[in-house]
Amino acid sequence: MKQFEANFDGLVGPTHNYAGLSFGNVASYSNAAQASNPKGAAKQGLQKAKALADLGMVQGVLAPQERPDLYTLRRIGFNGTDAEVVQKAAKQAPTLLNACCSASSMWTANAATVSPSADTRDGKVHFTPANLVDKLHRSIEPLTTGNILKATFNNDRHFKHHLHLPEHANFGDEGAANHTRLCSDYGKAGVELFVYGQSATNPNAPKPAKYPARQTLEASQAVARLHQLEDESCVFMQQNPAVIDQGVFHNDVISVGNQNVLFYHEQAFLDTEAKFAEIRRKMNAEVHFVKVSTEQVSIDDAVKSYLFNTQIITLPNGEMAIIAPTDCQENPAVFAYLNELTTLGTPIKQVKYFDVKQSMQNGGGPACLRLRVAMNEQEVAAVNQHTLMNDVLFGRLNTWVDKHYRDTLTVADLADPQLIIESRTALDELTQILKLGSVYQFQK
Ligand SMILES: NCCC[C@H](NC(=O)CCC(=O)O)C(=O)O
Repeated sequence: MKQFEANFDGLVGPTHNYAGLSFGNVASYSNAAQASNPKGAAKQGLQKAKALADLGMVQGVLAPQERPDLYTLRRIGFNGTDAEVVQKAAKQAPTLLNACCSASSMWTANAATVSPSADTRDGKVHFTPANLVDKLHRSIEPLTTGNILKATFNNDRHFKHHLHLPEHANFGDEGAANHTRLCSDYGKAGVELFVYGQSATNPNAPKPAKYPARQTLEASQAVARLHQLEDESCVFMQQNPAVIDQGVFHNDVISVGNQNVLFYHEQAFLDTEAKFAEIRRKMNAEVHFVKVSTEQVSIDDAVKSYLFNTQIITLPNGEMAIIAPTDCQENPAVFAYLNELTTLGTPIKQVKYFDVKQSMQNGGGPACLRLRVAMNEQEVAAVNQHTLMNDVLFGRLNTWVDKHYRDTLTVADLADPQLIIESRTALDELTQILKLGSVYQFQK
């Protein structure tokens, strides 16, 4: 049976904006209060997704969330009509309104952790939405994320959907951004590498001093239990707290893997050699650890260019390609490194650049924009086919964006009650295009 690794990219929502909500995420902070371009952002995302489909990859899309989130605003005491709720929040607590308007669900690497059927004891593909408790604006995503995942992977025989972990800092979970699956072949049992920022229950364990560690060891262990993974196929590895303090807020800002390749910065982890030995032993197959030294690329350049927030994909001809943001071309050290990388004799043979600047300005590169789901042919056939990218869907989604999205949006515009209507109208139509049923609160 054929095996694939599908990418499900998050559609950028109509309220995409720069509100500076993510402490520890350098781009989010430094671009706070700039005007955004929701239409441009959505189109950049669609271009990347379509290009991967055109390369012969299985490519899907995940619907965005309903924003402004009127339900959260009402839950915290703002009342009246929808327009009054938004206007009262804008006046009394603008930062709460901003949190309830973020289009952050576009970064589907944080939507969930996914374990393919080859790794799980019951032979199903398991999904656990990330609780994202570290950031208020993201902590309101998981329930709707669960609805969208169930409507996209809507077959109980093949797909098992779990509830997100308890909403407590001890279980801080950021999903696939801190999870890498290494394998010799997508359809064969692999090693699931969970990278965490800190151990919540061990006060003496190393942790960052300045910025939050968003992922805990306890959360990663809970996901591994839920997904019915064997101990012998899991590795838990700690991120280097010193790089978290330099803006590496998720592991996918400092390392990325695909099949038997782990591409990483030498400062990414703690206890690197011992953990790599454990990976080698558990893989029982050749692993290429492609190391980038500080001399080649500094942490600062890695964070600015998102060299490691690239997607490594296996093309239908078996060669690997890196999908990189154009920001990597603009950084001399990183561009020189990538030009050299394809000549080093590793499985990575080409680099393709995409302009995803609207997302980058909020700290999300190509890898943040996608959730990977390794599946066999039967599982791909069991996916909601209306969410899979092709010429027709690409055309429909572009038309839909043109019809509903604004060219420019500022934080002040979030108080505009018209945005509620625009956003709901767009999402209602989207659920019909993708045949998702009712996934949003406003549709219930
Ligand atoms: N995986 C990439 C996630 C980026 C995301 N940025 C944000 O939420 C920025 C939102 C803002 O500042 O408007 C985050 O930090 O979780």
